[in-house]
Amino acid sequence: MKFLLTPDSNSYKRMTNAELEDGFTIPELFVVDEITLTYTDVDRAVVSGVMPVSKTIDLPTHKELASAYFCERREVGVINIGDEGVVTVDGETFNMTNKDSLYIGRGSEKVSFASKDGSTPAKFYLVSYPAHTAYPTKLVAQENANKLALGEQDQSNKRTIYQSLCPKTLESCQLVMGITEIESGNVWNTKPPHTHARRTEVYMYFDMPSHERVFHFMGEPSNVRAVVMKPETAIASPTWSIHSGVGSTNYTFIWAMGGENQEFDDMDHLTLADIS
Ligand SMILES: O=C(O)C(=O)C[C@H](O)C(=O)CO
Ligand SMILES: [Zn+2]
Repeated sequence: MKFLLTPDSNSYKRMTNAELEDGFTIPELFVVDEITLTYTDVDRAVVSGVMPVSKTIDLPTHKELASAYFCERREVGVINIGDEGVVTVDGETFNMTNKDSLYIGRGSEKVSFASKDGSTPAKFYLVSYPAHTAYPTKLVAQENANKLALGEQDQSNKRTIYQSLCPKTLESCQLVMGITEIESGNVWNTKPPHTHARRTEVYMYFDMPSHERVFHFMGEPSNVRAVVMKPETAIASPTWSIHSGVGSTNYTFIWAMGGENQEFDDMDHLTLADIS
């Protein structure tokens, strides 16, 4: 388990680009036949990538969780960004194709991940938060997510938000998670930007060629900094930080939130005039 201790809202203003990357990003999520785990201090989110190629991989517990098994007091959101795979939760199997989501409830003792075909592996992206009660484990296929079409072609921000693990599709303690697909010929996410002091958020960018980048803007609205994001890397947004990006091409990203409430629309909206 790695640890991400995010810098505070004053320190980030004086940091070099490398220090910002170290302080806010998770640079390596998917490693062949491994599970990577990063424990963050943004609402105690644990961010993980699982890429099974030649074997089934279990979700392990860790000293920091002080629990007999990972989900003893935690819930987990899983989205598959690779080829077909299978998640097994206490003996029940869930087949997950690309961009399907799975909610795993508190109390699930044994969780494991496998690819259908290791030559075209599944890539499971996980975000977990502490949970106060047990809600049922549930699979939500991408077509069953709540869809929001946002943006305009002439603003370069045409995109579809898939709210897959959210109060409209299931019950969870604090996790709200989904996918945003930027349409071809568009590059901006979360434009205009926002903050939400009631929740923290983690973005994970993917579905773009390895040489392309997303320039992710973070920080207080009056002190915005850019972090250059490679595909399949994640960045944490503390409560005080905007989170918005522009790509060198179109791309997809997964957003996941935890905190005081689960209301997606509870945002403090900004205009670009507020940003400097
Ligand atoms: O493109 C967008 O707009 C988003 O995807 C916004 C995120 O879902 C978000 O930041 C929710 O708080
Ligand atoms: Zn947000």
